[in-house]
Amino acid sequence: MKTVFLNAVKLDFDNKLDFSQLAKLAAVTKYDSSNDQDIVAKVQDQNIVITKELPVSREIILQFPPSVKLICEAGTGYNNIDMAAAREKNITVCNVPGYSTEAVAQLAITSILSLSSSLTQQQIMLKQKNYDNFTKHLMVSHVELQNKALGIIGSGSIGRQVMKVALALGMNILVYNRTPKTWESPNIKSVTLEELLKQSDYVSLHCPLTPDTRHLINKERLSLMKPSAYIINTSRGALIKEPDLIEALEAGKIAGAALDVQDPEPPELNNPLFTMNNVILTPHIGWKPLEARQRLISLLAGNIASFLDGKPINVVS
Ligand SMILES: NC(=O)C1=CN([C@@H]2O[C@H](COP(=O)(O)OP(=O)(O)OC[C@H]3O[C@@H](n4cnc5c(N)ncnc54)[C@H](OP(=O)(O)O)[C@@H]3O)[C@@H](O)[C@H]2O)C=CC1
Ligand SMILES: O=C(O)C(=O)CO
Repeated sequence: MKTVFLNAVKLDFDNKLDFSQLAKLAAVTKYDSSNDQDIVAKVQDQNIVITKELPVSREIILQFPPSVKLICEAGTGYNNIDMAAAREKNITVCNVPGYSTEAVAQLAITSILSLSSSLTQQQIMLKQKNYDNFTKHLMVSHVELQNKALGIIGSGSIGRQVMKVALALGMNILVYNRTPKTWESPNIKSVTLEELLKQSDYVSLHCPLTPDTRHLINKERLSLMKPSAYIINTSRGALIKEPDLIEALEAGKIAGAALDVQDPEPPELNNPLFTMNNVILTPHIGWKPLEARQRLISLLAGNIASFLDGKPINVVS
């Protein structure tokens, strides 16, 4: 099977990954990066196309040759691939669930811990050598997480891992999920989205980006949150209507945010989020630890092996 990886450098930026499991299954041509102008030429005569978060639009997929039978997203979110076009062309699409659950949950928890102690503000103030006014440091917000309410939107693999760690920190969990679930712990409660936003001290987003979830967090919903509450997004930037978030942060309607994902990525350089002391920005790195990336290669190889066996797994279209 001829396989092309359109943007392999995005996954193996440090050249540390072992691709041998994939190489045993297929002849893989790896390109560092690709764009709308060259994707169609690169997939000629190929059977399997691998992409990592690279937009693969309807227009591009409709030009794929009949040889292409499978598109593999080298990640969990697959909102970059036009599913309707893939279906029309009878191309199977699969993703890689679970490879970075611990890593992304770790970043969400890191964000919550950091916001709870205003680590960024303390660092900024200290680096300005503000020690002479020590009271200023003492005045910066610093709270215990124990008994605080954490709202989880999307209780799938990552959301549940965040819940597990947050429970160990003594937090109470409110969950809003598309399919309501029941929970064994008395410290976890399923609620409506509105209840979650009103009652949570921290709101963490863990649902996929779909037509239903685009701009799920907008001006109206932000206005339901407590002025002392924080929002954490490690899922997809467009879950939040970013101008509405910026307005809420500027007006002090919520206390702060930690955003691993933005809309667009990377953000425009003049985006006000860059200059807000109560905002932690990371450049979509939740998935990035080497352990998670190597796990991804194994799972990707599993996807391809199952497809070649005629029993495709992790099919999302
Ligand atoms: N920052 C990073 O580096 C990374 C980010 N991600 C992002 O994290 C997302 C979540 O990953 P993961 O937990 O593994 O995915 P899962 O599929 O395991 O979980 C997603 C959850 O979201 C729920 N959901 C779907 N639609 C809605 C909705 N409209 N309202 C409320 N809940 C909804 C699903 O509900 P149901 O039970 O009904 O299916 C499911 O429980 C990915 O889609 C991706 O965008 C993933 C990896 C790395
Ligand atoms: O796997 C994902 O969904 C990511 O966001 C990282 O590519």
